[in-house]
Amino acid sequence: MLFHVTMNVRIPHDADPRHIEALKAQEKARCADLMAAGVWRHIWRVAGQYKNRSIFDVPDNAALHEILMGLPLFPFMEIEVEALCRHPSSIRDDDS
Ligand SMILES: O=C(O)CC1=CCC(=O)O1
Repeated sequence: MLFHVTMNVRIPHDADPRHIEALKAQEKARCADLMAAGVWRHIWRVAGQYKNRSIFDVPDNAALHEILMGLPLFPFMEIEVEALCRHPSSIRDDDS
C-alpha cells in the first residue's frame, strides 16, 4: 500500500543541540535503510520549511504506524498520512 506522509519537524528551542544532531543523524540513517529496502520510496523537502513530503510502500496501515513511531525524530514531528491508490490515467508501471 502506498501512503503520502507529511512530516513537519518542530524542534523545541530549548532542546540540547547535541542530542538533536544525534537524532538527525539517526533519522538520516534510518531513512537511507528504508529507502534501500524500497519502503521509503521518495522524500522531498518542502522549500523554506523544516518539513518533508514522503511516499511509503508498506503492507498495511499498522506497518506504516510502526515505522513512523520508530523514527528517531518522531517525538518532534507532526505527521499527516494519506492513503494513495493508482490513478487510472497513470502510465507508470511502478505506481501500484
Ligand atoms: O529533515 C526531515 O524532514 C526529517 C527527516 C526524515 C528523514 C530524514 O532523513 O530527515
